[in-house]
Amino acid sequence: MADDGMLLNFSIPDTGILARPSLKGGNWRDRAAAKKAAQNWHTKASARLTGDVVPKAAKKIVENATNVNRTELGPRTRRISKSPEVAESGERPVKRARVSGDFRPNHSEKTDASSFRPQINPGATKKPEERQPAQKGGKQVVSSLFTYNPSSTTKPQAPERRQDDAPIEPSNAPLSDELDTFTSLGISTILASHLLNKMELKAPTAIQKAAITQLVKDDSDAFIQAETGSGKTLAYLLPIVQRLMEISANMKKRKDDDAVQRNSGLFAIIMAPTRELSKQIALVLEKLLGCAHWLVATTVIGGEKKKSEKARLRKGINILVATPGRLADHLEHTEALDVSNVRWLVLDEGDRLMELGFEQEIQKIVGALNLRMRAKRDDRAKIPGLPEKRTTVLCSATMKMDVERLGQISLKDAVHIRADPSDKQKGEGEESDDQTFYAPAQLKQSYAVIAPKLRLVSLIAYLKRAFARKGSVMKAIVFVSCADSVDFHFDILTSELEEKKSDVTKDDAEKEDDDEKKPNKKPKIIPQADPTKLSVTHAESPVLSPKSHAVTAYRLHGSLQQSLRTSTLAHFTKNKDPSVLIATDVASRGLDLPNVDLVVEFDPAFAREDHLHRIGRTARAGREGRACIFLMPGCEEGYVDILKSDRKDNEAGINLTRQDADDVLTRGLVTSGIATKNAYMDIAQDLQLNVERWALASPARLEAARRAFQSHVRAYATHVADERNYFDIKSVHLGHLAKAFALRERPSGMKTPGLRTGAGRGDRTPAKIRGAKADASSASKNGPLSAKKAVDLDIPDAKDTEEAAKMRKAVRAREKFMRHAGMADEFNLG
Ligand SMILES: Nc1ncnc2c1ncn2[C@@H]1O[C@H](COP(=O)(O)OP(=O)(O)OP(=O)(O)O)[C@@H](O)[C@H]1O
Repeated sequence: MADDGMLLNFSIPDTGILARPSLKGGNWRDRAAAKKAAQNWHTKASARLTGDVVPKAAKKIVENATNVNRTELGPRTRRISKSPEVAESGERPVKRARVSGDFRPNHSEKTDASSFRPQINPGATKKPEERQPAQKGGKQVVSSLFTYNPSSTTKPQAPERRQDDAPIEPSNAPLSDELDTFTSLGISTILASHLLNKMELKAPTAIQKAAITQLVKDDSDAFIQAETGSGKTLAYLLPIVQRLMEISANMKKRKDDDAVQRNSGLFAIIMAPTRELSKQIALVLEKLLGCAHWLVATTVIGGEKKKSEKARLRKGINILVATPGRLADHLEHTEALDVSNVRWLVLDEGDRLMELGFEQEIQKIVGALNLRMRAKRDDRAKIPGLPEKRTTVLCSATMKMDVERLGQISLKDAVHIRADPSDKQKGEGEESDDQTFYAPAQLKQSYAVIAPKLRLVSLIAYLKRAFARKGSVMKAIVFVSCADSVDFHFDILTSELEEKKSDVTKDDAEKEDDDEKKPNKKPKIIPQADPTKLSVTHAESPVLSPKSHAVTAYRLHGSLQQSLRTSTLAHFTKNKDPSVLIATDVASRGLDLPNVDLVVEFDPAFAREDHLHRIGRTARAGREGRACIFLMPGCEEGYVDILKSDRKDNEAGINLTRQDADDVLTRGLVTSGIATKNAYMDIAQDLQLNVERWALASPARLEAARRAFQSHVRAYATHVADERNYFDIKSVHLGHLAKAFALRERPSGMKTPGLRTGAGRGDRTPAKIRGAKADASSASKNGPLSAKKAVDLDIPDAKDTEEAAKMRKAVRAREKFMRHAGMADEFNLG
């Protein structure tokens, strides 16, 4: 918790608002003095709203009796810590009676009368605290949104420099020089005209120019490094298809055979870390092969039926797109898979392949390819023009240590291909830029500094504003930290929240809240879909849809069944109307979702690279795009330095703007009348109350909200070690944060049925979530976590015995690796 010297998550006895501290330990003199002082302190507590100093003796004993290392989420957690000021002065800060359910008043705002708006929260005008019994015997707190919020530590005195109006040259666009054509790079006219006429691709991008030139003429291994949205997929696919078309044409000329056919052999394998990415690559390949229909491609990926994959492999395949786990499985168990003719092996998203711990599988696959290629060397003559050696291509945004390791496993004397020629010209001794990875230059970035309590209403306001005018934003992606949070936010956005009129009077609001607080009054039940049902992955969002048009909300995370994930992405891709996808990092890598105009990082990514991949879902291939990240006031604001390092030219702030909660709420919520100062407050407060009532109206929703909150807190603690100074869970006010999950109860008393303790982020009972038979059997044999991993990490079903055991071992190694590296992976989250 923040070291502000206040008590956090104190479990206060029902007998009164201020409990007497239990005085134990120390010698009798200390105890007697402390008891006396505490009596004094208590009788005057109500009059001490302006503050008092805790007597030294009481402080000493309370400190002795308190274990500062207790975790905040424990049911009876209490913690006393010192703020830096307190530590310096040696005095405890003033204690106040809590007002309006704030667990930890912010001292910087004590004197700010304008920020305290009791008229907004009826509860605050009447009593210092409003509590009512929760459904299961806990306490509820209805607090105002606008009191005791922490203030920004970096609020600029003068308005920050706004974005430069001068257009910025896109860094990932197709080349505009007339000489830069696909044919000039060695691509045949048939293929080039197919690109132009059927795929509307006129000119290559910089990375395509560099990669195609190299790979069509040379059989050397290659390492392709380029930023997001720069067309890396075609950079490796085009040369492969070009070479296969040449081989086929040669065969025809020599009249050895008609041409290459599906049973001529498997010539190329493309490996990608996730199923979504594999399917996407296969889709691009399919379009490309429209001009070479005799070449056949297919995918083998986890989550699909192995039997039908085997049948396709038996019929004959020329190009295979695969996830490593499933490919390794087929290599071992599918006789029909003959890899002796494979001459191109592509490892896409190499850094991710390594992060997910696929090293062993890749080693196994490369070993098998080498072995079978050698064994069949004599048969080579059968396919004229087939290269003698295999070319391995590794694609990655960065050249990190683990990518180097992957290079050692798979590459030999590789050529390093980069888009920017200036990067290649670095002389000896000059600092290499290999480690760095930048956002597209044309991407407009902003950050919103939003206090924890205001996060949910601010997200809604931000999205409302984004979709207010049809055509301004057509597609947006909102990234959150874990699957439970995806489900929670999806449910809110797609529910009919009871919208109250913004001109509701203070008296009305007070009356309604008073009614709600009456112990016997049951909350109104609004029939809604069961939020635990995951079969619905898209629905209209009443709260985001303006009168003129509808906005559709989607959800995506790794706990959804594969078929649902695929159909959800396909639906989102095809949807031509405004839509928003709420997703975990499962959507952050490599996915090419067309026309995404806006990316919102509602929860910051767990590492800078993930952040760059997330924002890279927009501003692709030279198009414009916007990205906004939500940061909480305090140490999270330090993350702005990371945002400033996103751009290559490093002109700090040139494409980076700041917004504050009042900006976001005013623009998003005050849609009619004059936007007077603070006009947004009543509307935001109403919205928050509606959301809280919505959650209270159904036990399933309340449980989902608690689970989302708890999973989010766990996920928060897993930011990479280098960035934990920005994302320090101890500095987060959990009580305030809970409000952004529509919760009125204190985090310390929260119990969530179904949430497994210590099992990682966003975990739930997998059988309940997916209902898949295989998962259930896996869960019973190996525990719920391995069932979840089995589905998400493309490992075979548990019934695949020996292979499954090996894969589970690999999964454990992956988990260990992630833990050691302090990393979060989407599969834990999803
Ligand atoms: N030469 C080109 N001209 C115009 N658009 C292109 C060209 N090449 C690729 N694109 C488009 O650019 C988009 C991004 O391509 P791709 O997915 O291959 O990028 P990427 O570099 O792999 O990105 P990421 O690193 O995010 O995976 C796709 O929509 C693709 O159709």
